Amino acid sequence: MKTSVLEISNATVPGRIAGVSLALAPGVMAGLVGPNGSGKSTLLHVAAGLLPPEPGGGVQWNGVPLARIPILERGRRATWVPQEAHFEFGFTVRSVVAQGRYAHDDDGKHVDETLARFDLTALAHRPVNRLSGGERQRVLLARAHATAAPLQLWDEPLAALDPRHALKILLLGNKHTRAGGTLLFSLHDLRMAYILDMVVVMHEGRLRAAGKPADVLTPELLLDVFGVRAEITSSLSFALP
Ligand SMILES: Nc1ncnc2c1ncn2[C@@H]1O[C@H](COP(=O)(O)OP(=O)(O)OP(=O)(O)O)[C@@H](O)[C@H]1O
Repeated sequence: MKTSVLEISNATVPGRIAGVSLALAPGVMAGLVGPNGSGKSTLLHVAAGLLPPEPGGGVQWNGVPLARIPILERGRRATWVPQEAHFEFGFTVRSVVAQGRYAHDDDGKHVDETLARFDLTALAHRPVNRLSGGERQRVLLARAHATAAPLQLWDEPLAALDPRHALKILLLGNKHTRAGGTLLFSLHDLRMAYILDMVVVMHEGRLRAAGKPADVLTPELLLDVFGVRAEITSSLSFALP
């Protein structure tokens, strides 16, 4: 059996999440869903090593406890994208994306290619605090992409994006995981969650279910967790031209 890229065991952060255990294998694109306040952001913080769980719980990356992984090595293995793309300072778009290479001796690799991939080349010299919300979100995702870290943890990456950019980000996530990387990202669009390899459902700070979307997102669970009645209908679908 393959070692989990990410293994969270019995993680508790008082008042936020309780006794959460989760394992993600290499090559998996997983969606983290749950109502507002159910603990998705908290779980992503814990997974990224930004918030320690209470004693008795732990996080491992590739079978190694986080406490034993030096900080720069952490930066090479995993990256986290915050929910809110807010910048205090007016660094240029290019310099923020280049920060993604910090744990690689600031080697500048992938930066121009990443700017192009995220449609940011024309904005490369613009201060990040003078961008639209969706543009700022793309800058943070581009910085995460530039790290080339195998474990990508994104908090609501699609929330501010237009349909074309949202689709591009999903396709990049798919490419990353097909190449053996792992992606865990939170989202509110349950229809989108159906196309992923795995879905993880949080409810009131606890992990309610994890597995294949069709097995997990049953009408009973959707009613119980989200308070919505689900119905399968035909709907609009998009593809890049
Ligand atoms: N910094 C904090 N300090 C204390 N409690 C917090 C903090 N941030 C969030 N919480 C609480 O922890 C719980 C989980 O919040 P979290 O942000 O993880 O939820 P979420 O599922 O990401 O929500 P949303 O969908 O609204 O982004 C909520 O009850 C929230 O009020």
